[in-house]
Amino acid sequence: MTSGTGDHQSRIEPGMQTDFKERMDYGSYLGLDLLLAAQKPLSDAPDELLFITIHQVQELWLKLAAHELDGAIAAIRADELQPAFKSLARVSRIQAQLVTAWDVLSTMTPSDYLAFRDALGQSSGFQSYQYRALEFRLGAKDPRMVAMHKHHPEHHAHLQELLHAPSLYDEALRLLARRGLPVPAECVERDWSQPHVASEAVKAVWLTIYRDTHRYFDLYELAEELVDVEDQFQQWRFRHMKTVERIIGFKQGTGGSSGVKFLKTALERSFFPELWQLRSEL
Ligand code: HEM
Ligand SMILES: N[C@@H](CC(=O)c1ccccc1NC=O)C(=O)O
Repeated sequence: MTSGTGDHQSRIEPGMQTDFKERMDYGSYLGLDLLLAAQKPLSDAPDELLFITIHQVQELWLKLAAHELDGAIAAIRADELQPAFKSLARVSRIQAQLVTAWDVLSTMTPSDYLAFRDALGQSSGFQSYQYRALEFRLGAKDPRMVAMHKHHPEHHAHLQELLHAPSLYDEALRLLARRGLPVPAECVERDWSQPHVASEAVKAVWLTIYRDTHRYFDLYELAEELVDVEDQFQQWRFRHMKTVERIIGFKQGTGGSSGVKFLKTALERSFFPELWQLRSEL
């Protein structure tokens, strides 16, 4: 092996490690053998590898987003807004990655997909427990979506735990109450397994903040970061719905739903409704 100095061809420098035996190396640190052995197409269709890869990449990002959101929720609960801002900003950048991933998948045509769709059986995105856990953290609680995971006790228990815990928005509202703003008592202590119901009183509190941003700057910043997260989430839902329409039209989904029609209804749901409503009143 030639050394780096004076050799324009070689990219090896004198201090570079080239013998990894006995040492921690790149592949073992990252668990690459496991990671790269996990793409197992069931058919010979050339695009099945793309389909699996996109899902796995999305699930990896979902894992990191969940970790960051847990950090943000804990930080808000502890009245530490700076770390919460940092985590939430990261979450929306992760979501931007999730949104652009659809560009790659939408290169798959209907016939490319139909070549392996039957192999998927009844599996569907409904079974993505990480996606559901993210929705629960953001406050979109639905016990029926927990039941779907009853055959996976670990996932079921985790979703059950998140269902009964305050969401990111619940923690934000409790923070506003601690700051002396007139948040209704039922937003501060309630059965967290129910979704938050939009109220005029909560909208009025956010309006107070948006009308005097100097006085409430950190709460205003928190609100805008929440809006960023919901905005990105809706963009993901929209790209999913449009990609699905482009690939399977209005066919029924493998998970038993009406497909695109069902996915469109999700676009009407809001995690932080008052933050969107208040904008018409400023
Ligand atoms: C060819 C590509 C895809 C098609 C045709 C498709 C189709 C569908 C359909 C029809 C549904 C409704 C449930 C059903 O009845 O099956 C659904 C749900 C879902 N899909 Fe996909 N999907 C695709 C790609 C993806 C990707 C890449 C992800 C990312 C992980 C994903 C995640 C989800 C999730 C999380 C749901 C549940 C949504 C909810 O409950 O609101 N899908 N998908
Ligand atoms: N619901 C899709 C199938 C599907 O997309 C899917 C199947 C197995 C694993 C992940 C999937 N992706 C998300 O919905 C369909 O109806 O074609």
